[in-house]
Amino acid sequence: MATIHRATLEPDKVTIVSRWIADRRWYAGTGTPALRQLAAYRFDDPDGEVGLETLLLLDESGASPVLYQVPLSYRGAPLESAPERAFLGEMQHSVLGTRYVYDAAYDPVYATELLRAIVQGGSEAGQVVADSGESRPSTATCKGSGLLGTRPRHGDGTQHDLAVTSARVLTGEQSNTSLIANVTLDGQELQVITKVFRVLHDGRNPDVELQGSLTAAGSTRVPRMLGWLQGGWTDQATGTRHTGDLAMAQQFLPGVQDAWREALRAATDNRDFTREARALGEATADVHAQLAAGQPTADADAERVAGTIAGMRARLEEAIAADPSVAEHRDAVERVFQRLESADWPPLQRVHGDYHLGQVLDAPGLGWVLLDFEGEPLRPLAERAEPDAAVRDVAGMLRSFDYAAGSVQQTDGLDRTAWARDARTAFLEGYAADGGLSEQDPLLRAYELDKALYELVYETRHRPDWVGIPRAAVDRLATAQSTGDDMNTERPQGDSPTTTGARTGSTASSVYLARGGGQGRLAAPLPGRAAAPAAAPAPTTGDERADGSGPAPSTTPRPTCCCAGCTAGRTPPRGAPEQERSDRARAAPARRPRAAAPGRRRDGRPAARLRGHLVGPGARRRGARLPGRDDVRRRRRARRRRPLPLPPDARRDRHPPDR
Ligand SMILES: Nc1ncnc2c1ncn2[C@@H]1O[C@H](COP(=O)(O)OP(=O)(O)O)[C@@H](O)[C@H]1O
Ligand SMILES: O=P(O)(O)O[C@H]1O[C@H](CO)[C@@H](O[C@H]2O[C@H](CO)[C@@H](O)[C@H](O)[C@H]2O)[C@H](O)[C@H]1O
Repeated sequence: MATIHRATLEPDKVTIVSRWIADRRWYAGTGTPALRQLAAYRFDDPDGEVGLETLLLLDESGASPVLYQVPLSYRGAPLESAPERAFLGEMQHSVLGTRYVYDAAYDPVYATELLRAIVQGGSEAGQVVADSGESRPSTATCKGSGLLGTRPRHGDGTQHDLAVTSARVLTGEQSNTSLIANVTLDGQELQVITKVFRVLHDGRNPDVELQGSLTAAGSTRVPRMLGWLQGGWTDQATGTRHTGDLAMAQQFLPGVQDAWREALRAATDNRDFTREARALGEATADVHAQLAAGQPTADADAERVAGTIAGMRARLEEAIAADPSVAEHRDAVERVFQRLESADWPPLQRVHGDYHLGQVLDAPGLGWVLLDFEGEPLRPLAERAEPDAAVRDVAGMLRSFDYAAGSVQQTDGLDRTAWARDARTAFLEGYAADGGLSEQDPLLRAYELDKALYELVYETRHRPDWVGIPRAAVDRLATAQSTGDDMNTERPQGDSPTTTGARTGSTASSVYLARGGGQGRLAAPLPGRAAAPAAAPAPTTGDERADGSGPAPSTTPRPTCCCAGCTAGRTPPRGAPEQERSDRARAAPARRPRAAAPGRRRDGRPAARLRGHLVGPGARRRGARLPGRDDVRRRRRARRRRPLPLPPDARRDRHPPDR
């Protein structure tokens, strides 16, 4: 039971969050936040010392409102282990005195209580007002799923035993916030990653839904899901009740590399990547077969095909708005999309939806393991949850090989056109072992072009330094479409865009060179000499540090106390250092393995073997980080950062009473 006080707060919570949120990696807005609190829920600190409150805040500063989940922890003394960016500021509480407000992701007490709610099927804390003893209903609710795949033990009066021995936050290019914890669960030691969704949507989050169903079906192509937390809240302004996923927990695979890092190293060294790419194609086909078997499918009827084409056309218009020069390709792109009307569509199915090299891990003993089924962040959630052509994912991964080459071109001036071509070919061979999917496939062509257009918009918004990579791809793909060129073909520098170059060998040319110059475009290398990087790589922020997981103190259950402000005898927990996450690709769209029988590949081989998940020792190693969305945003925000003026009535918050 959380004890709340009738108190005044200065500044109030929304103000304190408003001053801090704009610089968060996961904040999607670009201007001054305009936050409105929709609801909140709390967890209990068993020690009764730390206030744990999660605010659901609607940001109405942009064209469409975005709902954020902001867990806060309120402490009576500074949390020494928290990094500066996790500190939101001090709040004067008229009953409890100074409260130190933190991003709760960095508070080990929150990490423990969140995970406990997930695996034990817990709910939000009840609330009681201190002076009257009256109970106060929570404006938001939450409910954990319980540990997936095990029978809840509620019946016999026992719970899954959970002790969190240390927790840390994963940092880097993340759309959400992930906490990595060393836990003992029912006597077994393991590492768990708990992802707190930052942007909330009404409805199931595909990440939870798909990884949950893959785990339940015994797939080893995703880390084992442990459970999730669902929430309910009401928009008081409209009276509408919403439910959505708040967080999910899964087994953390330590010491693994993601495919983006591996591919980037291989591309830099011009090392063959075809074996890995082929295996990645096979893994992708496995997951598509598993999703087709476990989730609803739909016929690609005229209405759905028309809807898909309409979505692609809308994307084209967005890309033109982001870069008006794309308009020169409008007719060519339109022809590619039109061919979809008469194409041979497979049944539609659930797909990954944002598939790229940064979304797959090379797990020892498991092979390629897929992550982050949330779909493209720029697409509405309802659209992402629709059955789609599996070729969307294939196209996404093809683009990602192109990105790896483009990135090497951009940072080192090295032409890796041939490297990307070979990797793409091998990936397709692995995916369609019967050779049944070629780059000429009308669906694949359209989806790849669509993805490149998406990337152009994405990079314009988030990483302008990278925009030359998709821009060059749109040029190339659109032109290849109109001339019937092989899209895998490199084009010697200086040739007209319609000239097809040799398919082998590396030249000073590169298909990754965007036309023209200008900000964000790739510099063309001078013949025989490496190009200066168009954008200096951001300083390396370090790997996910092997020593970065200093243990937090034991957070074993403590006696419940209603005195929320009491700090007596309590040493602030230490630990929770952060991890560095790789700069990831966030990509898109694939093709459904044709008529694969459930559990079988299209060539009739078994789709996936059931294997136990291994958790090996050791820390993950990471290479130098590339300039990412973080860097671009940091620069952008540094330019516009200024203190937010406090509205006169924001100085005091009489409602609601608080701990
Ligand atoms: N189960 C896991 N085991 C190991 N690393 C993981 C796991 N889940 C996520 N990661 C790491 O965290 C990163 C972010 O995860 P992701 O699910 O893509 O988060 P987001 O939705 O915030 O982008 C991944 O790129 C990967 O490096
Ligand atoms: O991972 P997310 O779901 O957030 O995906 C978004 O961000 C990606 C970048 O982090 C972006 O991916 C693009 O860049 C990658 C290299 O960083 C590259 O490998 C991908 O192919 C490319 O699409 C993704 O598109 C976006 O949705």
